[in-house]
Amino acid sequence: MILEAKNLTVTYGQTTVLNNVSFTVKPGDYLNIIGPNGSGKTTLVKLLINLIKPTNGELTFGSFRFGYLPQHLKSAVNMPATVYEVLKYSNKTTSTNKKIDELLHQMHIFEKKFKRMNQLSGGEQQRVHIIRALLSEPSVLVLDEPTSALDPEFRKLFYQHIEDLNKAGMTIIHVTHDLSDGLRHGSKILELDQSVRFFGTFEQYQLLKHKGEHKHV
Ligand SMILES: Nc1ncnc2c1ncn2[C@@H]1O[C@H](COP(=O)(O)OP(=O)(O)OP(=O)(O)O)[C@@H](O)[C@H]1O
Repeated sequence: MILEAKNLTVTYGQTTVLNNVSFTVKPGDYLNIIGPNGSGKTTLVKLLINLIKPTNGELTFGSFRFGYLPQHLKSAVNMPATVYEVLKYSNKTTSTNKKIDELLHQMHIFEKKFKRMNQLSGGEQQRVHIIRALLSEPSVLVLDEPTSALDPEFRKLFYQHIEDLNKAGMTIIHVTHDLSDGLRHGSKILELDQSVRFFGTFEQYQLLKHKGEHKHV
């Protein structure tokens, strides 16, 4: 088991942001977390990466290495380090030059390898951060809408890469507004609106959507 969430509740003052949320993530799962603005998706991610504690409920983790790609990546406006330096020296694990070059090629950014981060566009910086998260070789990758600054071509490239990693065994937890991003068939869906509106497979979700109903399965 990668993680088990039991009756997670988060309240800020009088406001309940997450209410009795339960679900499990198994090794190799691709879980899409969906829901409208303000439904508690990012709050749930904060629980998963241990940034906050639940007001009530329990979150149990297996011993897996978590990687995380946030919605808004830190601005690199004043970062004088080069792309290569960021990738080579800012990871806990030592990345080989071969692996770095491979990912730079895959993300079509190899020609920027020795450019300073502050000379790159927002989308290029985001691709460097994506490569950095992949180099840490996590068993579980948590993605909080990380492609906001990417154009459609690189969005596609990114999700192809994530799908390949999932096929190779990496567990993916993906927060998204748009189910057309990333893996749909074969994935699991957790739909939130403070509480769980739906938890099950994409195929079950489609079936219920067609029937015009939602339920926890
Ligand atoms: N630190 C906080 N203090 C008080 N309220 C908060 C705090 N963080 C989040 N909230 C509130 O909790 C609710 C859920 O926020 P959250 O960011 O989890 O939603 P979301 O589903 O990720 O939304 P979006 O799709 O807009 O990113 C919102 O109404 C937000 O205003």
